[in-house]
Amino acid sequence: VSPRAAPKSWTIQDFDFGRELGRGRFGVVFLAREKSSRKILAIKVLAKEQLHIGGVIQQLKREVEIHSRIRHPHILPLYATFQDESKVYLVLKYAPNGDLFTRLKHAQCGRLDERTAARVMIQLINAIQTCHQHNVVHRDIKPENILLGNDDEVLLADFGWSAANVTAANRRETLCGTLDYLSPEMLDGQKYDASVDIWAIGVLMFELLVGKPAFESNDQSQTSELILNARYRIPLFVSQSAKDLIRRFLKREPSQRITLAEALEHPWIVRNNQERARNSPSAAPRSTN
Ligand SMILES: CC(=O)N[C@H]1CCN(c2c(Cl)cnc3[nH]c(-c4cn(C)nc4C)nc23)C1
Repeated sequence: VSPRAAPKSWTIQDFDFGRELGRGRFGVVFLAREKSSRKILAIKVLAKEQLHIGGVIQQLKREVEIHSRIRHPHILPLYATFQDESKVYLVLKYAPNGDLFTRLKHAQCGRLDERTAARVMIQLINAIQTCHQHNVVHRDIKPENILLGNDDEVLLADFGWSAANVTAANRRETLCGTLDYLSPEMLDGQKYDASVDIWAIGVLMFELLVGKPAFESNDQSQTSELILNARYRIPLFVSQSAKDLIRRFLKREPSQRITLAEALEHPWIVRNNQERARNSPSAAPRSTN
């Protein structure tokens, strides 16, 4: 067996760059094609000058180290990084079906049906569970950071790179990025742990089913007030089972929140993912008791 080749270090000459996919404070994400393999990719280009000014070099190094170590079917792979004198380049998988925020915006009445939402949720919960097993808190779960691959599989992007996060211009963004997904303890400036991701998953589930975030209001101080008091209203068209799970995610007290393992056992998740198995031809013949 040939010795493991040292990972090749890429340069921009190895790629043809295409359209801009998204842009943020620290850089831009381009569609790109690796010349020899003709593989389509997304390349996040970060300006060193901006990273330095933002004092986020160390954080970016840590996140890149973690992201390249975690492999999961529902986490967007980071294939490689390289740099030149002024830029850092992150070579990422290209998600052909865009992000969940755009998908939601264009969906019927801006929201998903419960089965589709449950299929998104189960993939996201599995991805976040893997992050937590690697002691990584994502910290920035929101529809903009959830990409869609072929046949709409979920690909979680932007690992808590709140520093290097990419938010395209037409995204919902307030002064410092949307507050909608911040947990009470983060807003309160208290120490926080992985359960901030469980809170954010609850806000996301609400948004998938309702079409807007749970604590949305027309000004940030009002949003903060609602979050700090965990005050939200779930519309009547949401099923009892879904309501129950949202309530278990959005507990003000972090230790009271449902765990990801328990969430995967919740009837709303199980029922909405079981149906698919039951209908698919490959489903095991049901035992007759
Ligand atoms: C948080 C974040 O990274 N946001 C965006 C920027 C581009 N980026 C992408 C990344 Cl990092 C990877 N793949 C993507 N695919 C797309 C996309 C595809 N369509 C049809 N439209 C879009 C947009 N975007 C990406 C995700």
